Amino acid sequence: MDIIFLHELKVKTLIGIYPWELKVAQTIQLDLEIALPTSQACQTDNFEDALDYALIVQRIQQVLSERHFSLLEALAEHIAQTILLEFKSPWVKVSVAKLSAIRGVKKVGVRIERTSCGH
Ligand SMILES: Nc1nc2c(c(=O)[nH]1)N=C([C@H](O)[C@@H](O)CO)CN2
Repeated sequence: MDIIFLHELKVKTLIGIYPWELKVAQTIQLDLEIALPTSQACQTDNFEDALDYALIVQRIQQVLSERHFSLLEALAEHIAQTILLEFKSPWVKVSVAKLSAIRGVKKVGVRIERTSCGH
């Protein structure tokens, strides 16, 4: 399985269960592993055969600028489904963390794995 990884992508978004979190955007950190639908780009060296990781970053930034999620779990699920459906990836691992949300904890978050076939 060939994978594109994105580490420590930081995005400001509205996230959280408390009323103040509806108004104040917070920085979250995303780490993603995205299985590629084909390994063709490895052989051809053609950009047309590659999954453009810049487009993935743009799409994540767009989603997170438009939506408010209450839970990190729901945000992670939405990002995972977007990548599976729109970028035809067969498998994805998404980690989402809040930075300094809890006193004494550097990062707190969730990590999920999803496949396009649902198992
Ligand atoms: N399992 C979760 N627990 C909590 C979440 C969450 O998204 N998933 N969120 C909060 C609050 O929004 C908190 O992060 C505010 O600082 C609390 N617990």
